[in-house]
Amino acid sequence: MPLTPISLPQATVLLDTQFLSAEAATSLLAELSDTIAWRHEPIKIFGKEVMQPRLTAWYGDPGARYAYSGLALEPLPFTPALQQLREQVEAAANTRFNSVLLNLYRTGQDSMGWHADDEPELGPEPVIASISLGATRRFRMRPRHPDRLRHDSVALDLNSGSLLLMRGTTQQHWLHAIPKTARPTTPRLNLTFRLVTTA
Ligand SMILES: O=C(O)CCC(=O)C(=O)O
Ligand SMILES: [Fe+2]
Repeated sequence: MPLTPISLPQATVLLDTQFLSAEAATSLLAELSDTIAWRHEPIKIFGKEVMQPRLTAWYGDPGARYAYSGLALEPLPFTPALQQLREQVEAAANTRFNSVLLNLYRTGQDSMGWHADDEPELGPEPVIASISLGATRRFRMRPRHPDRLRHDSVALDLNSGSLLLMRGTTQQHWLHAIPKTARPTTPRLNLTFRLVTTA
């Protein structure tokens, strides 16, 4: 399946729902669930520390440091499984990545709030390549400046094995989130490959 453009103003978003075969996605989910050094980190929201509603991990090349919502994350070295996936994703996205942020949504109560991937170390027009494994969860996008860009929020169901690419000015004009769901759901693992400026 090819990467298919999602038509949105001021954004470049492409989705391949069958980037990985179902079998490859299932075995990668099992391998990463067991081998990734998952952490449950606090995050500062309006000066108050709260636990993130998901598990996270950060892997990258040496020096690919990243300050994520007030957390300075020193990356762990790529594992063989992550390195193999990086090469596949780089070929599809036609770009280089030096790091990957992993999120594990254990249940429907795990989530990610509205944000843009706009940290300075990503540069003005970052390419973000997102792989989803496990349960299908709804990915939402909405304009960052609704007074300037009038558009309804958009929902994309990200299935196991899918590749979502965000590039160009997407992060400047749009926010995205993974809302909680009341539907019973098995775990979902998401990987976002990024190119960060190295120290
Ligand atoms: O889990 C997802 O699909 C989104 C993850 C995300 O937005 C991020 O890691 O910045
Ligand atoms: Fe994000």
